[in-house]
Amino acid sequence: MYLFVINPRSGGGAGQRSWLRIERLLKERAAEYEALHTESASSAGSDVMQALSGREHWSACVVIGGDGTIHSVLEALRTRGVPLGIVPAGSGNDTARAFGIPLEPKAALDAALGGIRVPVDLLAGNGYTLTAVASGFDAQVAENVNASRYKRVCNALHAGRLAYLIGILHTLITFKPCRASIVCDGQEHTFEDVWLASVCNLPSYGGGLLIAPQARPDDGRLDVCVVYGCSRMQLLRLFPTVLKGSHVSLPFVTMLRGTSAAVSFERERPAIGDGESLGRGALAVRCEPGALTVLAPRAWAAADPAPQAQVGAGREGGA
Ligand SMILES: Nc1ncnc2c1ncn2[C@@H]1O[C@H](COP(=O)(O)OP(=O)(O)OP(=O)(O)O)[C@@H](O)[C@H]1O
Repeated sequence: MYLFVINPRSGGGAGQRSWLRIERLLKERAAEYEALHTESASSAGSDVMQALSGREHWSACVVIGGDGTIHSVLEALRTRGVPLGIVPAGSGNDTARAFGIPLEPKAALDAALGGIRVPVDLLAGNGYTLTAVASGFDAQVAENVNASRYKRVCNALHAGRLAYLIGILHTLITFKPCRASIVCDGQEHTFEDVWLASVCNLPSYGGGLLIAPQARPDDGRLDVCVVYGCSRMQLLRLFPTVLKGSHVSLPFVTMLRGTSAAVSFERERPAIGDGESLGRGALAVRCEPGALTVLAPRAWAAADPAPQAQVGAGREGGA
């Protein structure tokens, strides 16, 4: 029996459109399933927990939505030991990208129903996160965009990405970097003028920004990317390099790797996990190895592991 969790709003309505397609396919295949349309991030966890309590054995819980929707069910799936399948229907879909899950609904359904089971790590701290816990500039962009009027206008014009572009420029003008301390596996690193500190389990977020290109979901470790001590113009020029992951060799970028990371900014900064708000306090994140099972296409396991990129590269702001 499969539980399908559908966020109709994800990807500006793509969740509902994908579900209509998937429902037809499930009926054609005479698959056994239950469908749960979730209303909000805050109630989804308990709704899924309740649905899962209805029977002892589930083959998988298949999420039709984006990274935020997946985030909302992680704790329930971890607690019940139910594998996660994904039919990507968000705007970013970085979780699906990391596991090579196709964007096309039928191919994604094939991976969910007939894929391999991959034990993957979760980031624990302020709940559970699968992609990355990001604090500082990028979390501020998300906060500014979500609170803005231009997001509503852009969404009405079907130009969601434009809202983020405006958000980046708006945040670039108003955001003030400050000192931050990052304790990774017990070792403290202090950086001046920190723009962002991202604790990553998967290589990308924000729709393919390769913030930690060397991150692997199944290596029992987390990767921290710190951007600090650069000008606004340098930060702006960093964005195209993040698309390829080549920012890791820039002198104002440091990568750390370990099993735990605590991030505290001198001034209060927002944080997001899988793109969802985690509030504004200090962050303590640890890697919980193999805490979740993800259903991935067979080809994913056969692919070469990500090359070991440089870690600990770059200049530190005086520990
Ligand atoms: N299970 C859920 N049910 C309903 N709404 C949810 C659920 N989980 C999160 N949400 C809300 O729906 C919004 C959109 O969902 P989601 O993040 O999955 O899609 P997206 O933002 O389009 O894609 P992505 O996160 O991949 O960029 C979230 O930001 C959150 O506010």
